[in-house]
Amino acid sequence: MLRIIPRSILPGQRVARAFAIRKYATAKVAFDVPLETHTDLQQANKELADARDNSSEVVESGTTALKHAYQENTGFGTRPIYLDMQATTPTDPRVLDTMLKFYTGLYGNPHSNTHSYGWETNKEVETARKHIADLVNADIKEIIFTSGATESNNTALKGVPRFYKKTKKHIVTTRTEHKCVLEAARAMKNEGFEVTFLNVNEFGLIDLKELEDAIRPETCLVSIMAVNNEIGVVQPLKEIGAICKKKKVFFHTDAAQAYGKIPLDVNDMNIDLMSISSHKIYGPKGMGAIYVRRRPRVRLDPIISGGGQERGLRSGTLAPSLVAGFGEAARLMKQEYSADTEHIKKLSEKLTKGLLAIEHTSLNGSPDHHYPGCVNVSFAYVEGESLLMALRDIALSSGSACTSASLEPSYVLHALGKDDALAHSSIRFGIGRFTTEEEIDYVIKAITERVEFLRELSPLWEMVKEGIDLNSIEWSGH
Ligand SMILES: Cc1ncc(COP(=O)(O)O)c(C=O)c1O
Ligand code: FES
Repeated sequence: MLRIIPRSILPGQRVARAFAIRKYATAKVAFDVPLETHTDLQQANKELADARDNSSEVVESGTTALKHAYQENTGFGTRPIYLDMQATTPTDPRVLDTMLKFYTGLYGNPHSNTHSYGWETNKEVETARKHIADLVNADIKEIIFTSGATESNNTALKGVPRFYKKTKKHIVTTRTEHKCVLEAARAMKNEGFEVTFLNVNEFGLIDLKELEDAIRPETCLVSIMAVNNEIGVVQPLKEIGAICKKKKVFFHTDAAQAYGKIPLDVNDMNIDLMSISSHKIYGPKGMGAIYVRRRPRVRLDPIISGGGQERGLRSGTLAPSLVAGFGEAARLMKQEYSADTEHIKKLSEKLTKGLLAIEHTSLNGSPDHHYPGCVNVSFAYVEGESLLMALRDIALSSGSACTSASLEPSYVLHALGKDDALAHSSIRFGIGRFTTEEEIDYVIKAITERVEFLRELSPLWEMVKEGIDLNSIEWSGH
């Protein structure tokens, strides 16, 4: 029966048509008979899924969700071990489970308040909001959904200063923020605001005294990230919050890499705004939130104008499947917190110990203020890019921005005072809920062997082994 469905129609239509065809085939009114209720659609979907699994034609086209979920080969060879958790995390299957019903029966617009389609979706949206708020001790009314931490950071960095611009035209942030904060701050500079970029010490930590001195009567916002995405350093949020409270300025933190992974309490830490991303906590991509304090109220100019959804702070119809997936991901972060933390810490310690056992390696960031799921190591006398090439069986990212077109080494490592060579030879390892001990064992062994191999090819390494101090050499040219 499936074979008579044209391939060009969309999956949703396919479901509807398959159902209609089956139900009304004898009456020969196949395509124009509407479905009665969404329960019918769900039933039809189930039947179609069952049929699909038995149909070689559809399996070949590779459209089933499960086929993608367990796909081993996406056309780029055998997939490597995934250790790039700061870039994104795999979707937890329980999250996907929560999301699926929004692509079938629960299709109502959550903002429709005149019928049950709207109410039933809205109920799910509010449940998700509660899970997200709970994790940081916020009120549900303080969570505004966005498309991700980039949008949340833009909302904070642009929205707050624009609202208070008549009297307050100064922003404080740091040099090691994510690009979206740095770029948003730069955009505000172009709008006539002043921005102070705080330095960090060799461990990546800000100096609290320097922060206090940087705040002026016309400062409206301090934006300091919670966990750094390159080196995993955790800033002293509670102390920063106390300073901001004392100085009466709003405190925004980019918690994309921290939310659900370290203890965060917006009240205890006096955080006024917080950016959160769903895809860093095993939720769907393209989804996030911004926490905006209500008491005392933080005012901001929305960066998106429209129908006034999300308390007028972020217009546009929500994507309920993404919202619900995000909510479930947050609920799971709370439920699994102890298990995740213990697991990640154990693997992180093993990996760090294994990598630092290689000579001339060093850990970047602060050993004492550190999220263990992000391990950044410099391998002296090895070019980072060559190492990444030699490690194609492991999905990693060099700490440097060299993956971008700029070919510049990491600005974060530079801010820590690392020289270009060391910044270029750094690699970030991201460990998460689904990383296994076997994977870590493999990675330690592979890196040890390949660093040794690459160093054997390096003339610098030869000189180091001969005891020549490389700093004493005057290089010509370059
Ligand atoms: C610290 C930090 N901020 C912001 C972002 C951007 O998040 P999103 O991908 O949700 O826009 C990321 C993700 O790379 C991040 O690591
Ligand atoms: S690590 Fe890529 S250019 Fe140095």
